[in-house]
Amino acid sequence: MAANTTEAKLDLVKKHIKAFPDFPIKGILFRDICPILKDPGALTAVIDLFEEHVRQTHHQVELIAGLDARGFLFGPLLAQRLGVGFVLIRKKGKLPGRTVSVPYTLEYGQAEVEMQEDAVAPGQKVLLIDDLLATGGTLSAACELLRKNKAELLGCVVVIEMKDLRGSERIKPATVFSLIQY
Ligand SMILES: O=P(O)(O)OC[C@H]1O[C@H](OP(=O)(O)OP(=O)(O)O)[C@H](O)[C@@H]1O
Ligand SMILES: Nc1ncnc2[nH]cnc12
Repeated sequence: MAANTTEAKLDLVKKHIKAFPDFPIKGILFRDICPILKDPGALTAVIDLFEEHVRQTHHQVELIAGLDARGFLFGPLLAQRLGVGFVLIRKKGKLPGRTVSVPYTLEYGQAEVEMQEDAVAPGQKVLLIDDLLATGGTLSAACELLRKNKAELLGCVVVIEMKDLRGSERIKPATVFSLIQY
């Protein structure tokens, strides 16, 4: 049966997040969103909850930018729901044409995010989306990328926020909305 209250939707989402100790390296408790994707009701609940937040808080949104790779799983669904476009922020070396990039560190490594130079128009109102906020390295690099591209960043949305790692501090002044907190 479809979940129809906010509480029921959050409960359904939480039930579809699995924890894997010591992945990808020892000491990391990996929060896996794959079970959400496998369950149409849980996936719909995620998009419903994001949609509700964006319509209330960022109704002026013009574009959703998603983070490689798991932000790509939720971003286009939300963008379609809101009737706006979706653009990719990829790990370096995957996008053709002229690009802009920013290096960063994350909970278990380092990388560089990149987007096409013309992906966002100057002043365009953009919302960032990813599956999870841990140290905030990934999202803060994405915020920097959008600043470099002269976008207006409205905020970030994630399914999961790992509160202890204080990622929300790192991405300030950008704000984050999360569905589930650990
Ligand atoms: O807040 P942070 O410490 O930066 O960590 C969060 C990021 O880490 C994971 O991505 P990962 O780089 O593992 O890439 P993937 O989605 O391609 O697996 C996750 O999907 C976030 O993008
Ligand atoms: N603990 C974690 N679980 C899943 N993805 C992550 N990305 C960074 N830290 C993570």
